[in-house]
Amino acid sequence: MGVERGTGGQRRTIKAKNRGEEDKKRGNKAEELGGTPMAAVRRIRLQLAVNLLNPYYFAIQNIAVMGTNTDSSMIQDSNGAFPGDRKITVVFVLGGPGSGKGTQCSKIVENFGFTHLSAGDLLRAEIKSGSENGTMISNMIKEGKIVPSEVTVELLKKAILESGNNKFLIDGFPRNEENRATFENVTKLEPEFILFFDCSEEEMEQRLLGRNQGRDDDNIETIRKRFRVFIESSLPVIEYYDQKGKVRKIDAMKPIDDIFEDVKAIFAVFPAKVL
Ligand SMILES: Nc1ncnc2c1ncn2[C@@H]1O[C@H](COP(=O)(O)OP(=O)(O)O)[C@@H](O)[C@H]1O
Ligand SMILES: O=c1ccn([C@@H]2O[C@H](COP(=O)(O)OP(=O)(O)O)[C@@H](O)[C@H]2O)c(=O)[nH]1
Repeated sequence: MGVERGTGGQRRTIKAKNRGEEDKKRGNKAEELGGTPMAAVRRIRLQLAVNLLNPYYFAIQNIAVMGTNTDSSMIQDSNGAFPGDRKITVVFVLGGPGSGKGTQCSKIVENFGFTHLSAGDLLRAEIKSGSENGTMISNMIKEGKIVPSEVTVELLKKAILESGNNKFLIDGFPRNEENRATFENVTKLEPEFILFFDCSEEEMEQRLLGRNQGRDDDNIETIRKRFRVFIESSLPVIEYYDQKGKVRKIDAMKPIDDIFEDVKAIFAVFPAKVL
């Protein structure tokens, strides 16, 4: 399946040639981000180094992939005690801003018992919590930029470890190749599949302008920046998984309930929640 996106009436196939551009951009990332985000990353690395001296921290962080099942992974601590023998299933939910990811995730949670982890919600909660990374995260979101992977992956890992569930919808992540590689390296988890909501920019723009959740980034200027970031950085991730046969593409232009019928057909591989 070729991953295509509608952009202002034109359809455009994002090919591997765009990857060279991506690599160049990543190379320039330090300057692009300015001093503050990188300082945050250095703080996290320093904190990690300090934590490694703490035996309890080491025990819970040392996630080991067990067994030979390639569809899902078992994660447990190095002592086998925490969080216990948990078989973790991860589905990444991707699509442009306003394509309806969050809306459909709520329905999947109700019907299939997944835990919904929205990377954007975790980042917004981190800002609200008064964390030392808060200002940096807030600035990145206002600019429609992607927060450094270390920050987002730490939040996702913590949420997975703290949850009693074993099935996760990770919504709005990974947004670039670095996100993807960092998540894989840190958690050793492979997604079962990628649910990809395909929607035109015109439709997404209308939806975002009507979302009305008081978000700093739902204004026309930031929305257009987010579309650009999605095409340049996020589509290559979807293409990467497409080449592995892991993308389940959904026509996200339809009404909400019709889309959920298509989503349900894809999730039929999982047992329905007993209501
Ligand atoms: N299929 C749809 N048709 C029309 N509006 C939708 C549809 N899906 C979601 N919406 C609305 O569009 C806005 C963005 O949806 P949301 O689920 O928050 O998108 P995302 O999580 O992808 O940014 C919300 O106000 C939501 O109610
Ligand atoms: O893994 C993530 C997820 C979100 N964001 C930031 O959070 C914003 C909002 O993302 P969210 O998924 O909440 O909303 P969407 O743009 O998909 O509607 C993005 O534009 C990014 O600035 C990020 O940096 N990394």
